[in-house]
Amino acid sequence: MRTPIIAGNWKMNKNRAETKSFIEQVKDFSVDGVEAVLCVPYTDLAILKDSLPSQIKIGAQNIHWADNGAFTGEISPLMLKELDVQYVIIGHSERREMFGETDETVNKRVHAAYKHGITPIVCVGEKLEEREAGKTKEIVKEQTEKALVGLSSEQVKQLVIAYEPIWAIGTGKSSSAEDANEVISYIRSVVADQYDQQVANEVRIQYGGSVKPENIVSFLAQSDIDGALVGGASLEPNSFMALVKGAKTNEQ
Ligand SMILES: O=C[C@H](O)COP(=O)(O)O
Repeated sequence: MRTPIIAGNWKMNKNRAETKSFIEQVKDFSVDGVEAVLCVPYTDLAILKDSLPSQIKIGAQNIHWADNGAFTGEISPLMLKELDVQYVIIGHSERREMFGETDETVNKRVHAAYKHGITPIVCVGEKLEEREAGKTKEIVKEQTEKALVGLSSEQVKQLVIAYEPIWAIGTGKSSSAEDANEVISYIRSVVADQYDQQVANEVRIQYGGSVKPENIVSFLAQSDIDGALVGGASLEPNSFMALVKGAKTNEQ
């Protein structure tokens, strides 16, 4: 049984006052049987460490592979650990497209996260033109295989993969639940080929791309979708709480 996981990705949004206000509104919220995570800008992590209720876990949006050194603008795993970060998004399409992230650097960051006991949320997904050219499976296979290079079976069992078709991010055009499930089930088969079926059965795979309280239930109702990585709809407390509750609805 895979526990559903809803991760909010605030991207580059919310100042300190807005973050404190959000926390104030979710402080009494809890749902059993669903993991809830907030992946916030670095400048908000200390606020979450000091005041986020423990039933919501703290996530970051990137991690460097070195413990420290001359890497201007990067963030060390040790720095994240100090702030009680338990999850980190790695290889988001915005980082791949705008900041030169490659499959190789994704893999290095994944290893660094595990070295320090932080669980990676590895993003994979195709661009619109790749989908239209029928290359979706080829793209997600390559991204998944390369992200996992050198990981043990136990590490992969703990991993979270987020399938995010790039054309569905922030556009209001979500994939259909059935299409997302087909790709996610394919990603699971890629993990089974690279490791084995037991590992593939345990790895959690989220869908991301215009997920909202109105459609979360339909995604989670699918056989292979274990949660969601949510951008815009995670920025508002009531919406975030509704997403987590929606994942629970499906679990029952
Ligand atoms: O990390 C989250 C995804 O990029 C999805 O963003 P979105 O929910 O705003 O479409």
